[in-house]
Amino acid sequence: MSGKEVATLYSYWRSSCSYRVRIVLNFKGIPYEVKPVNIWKKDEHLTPEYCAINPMQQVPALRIDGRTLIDSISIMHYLEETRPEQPLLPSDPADRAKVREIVSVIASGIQPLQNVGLLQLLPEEERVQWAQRVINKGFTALEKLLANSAGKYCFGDSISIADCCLIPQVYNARRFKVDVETYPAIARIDKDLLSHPAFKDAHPDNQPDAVKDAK
Ligand SMILES: N[C@@H](CCC(=O)N[C@@H](CS)C(=O)NCC(=O)O)C(=O)O
Repeated sequence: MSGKEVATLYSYWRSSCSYRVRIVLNFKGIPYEVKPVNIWKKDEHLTPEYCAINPMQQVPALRIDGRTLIDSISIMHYLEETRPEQPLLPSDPADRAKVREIVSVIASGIQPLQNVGLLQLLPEEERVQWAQRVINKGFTALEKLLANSAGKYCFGDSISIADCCLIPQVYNARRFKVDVETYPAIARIDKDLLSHPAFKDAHPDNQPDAVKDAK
């Protein structure tokens, strides 16, 4: 990115995938502006222009370094590879695999199954119950994975992309009234990281009103 160019994050303030990318941008100190895309108002927000940016018609998308990227995990890896100074992956391949395992449980095993696009297909009265089932199953698996990794965070004592995925997923879990406290490792990491500046500034509640209210 040239010194003058500021990245643009197309995102919805409550989207956990957008929240992941905000954390990484903050953690790595990358300046960005937000273009709100309200995924609940598809007719107004999923314009042909936006669908050309993200053909999956989802958030987030990131304009950076003269290119546009979609998919939060691909974006995280791009930022990690192009801005390695504040690392979010361990150097050992086996350790990286362990971090990616956790990322995968969240990004493939939980989030897509409780995504609004899917929930809207279910009768309203079944949505919360379905989301709770998916999250509880995933969190039970995560607790087992986290038990094998002694340390403050998802993998040891360094913050990794696994933490950048976990905290937004915990936010979602609470919105669906999952009792996060019954998952001690997850609850502990969440408590610790909610006060970390990069995570705190990325939290949906801390987004500017202009972004939250975007019609
Ligand atoms: N694999 C994509 C998933 C993106 C995704 O599911 N985004 C959600 C919000 S967190 C969305 O746009 N949902 C609206 C829809 O699918 O209609 C990523 O990680 O960026």
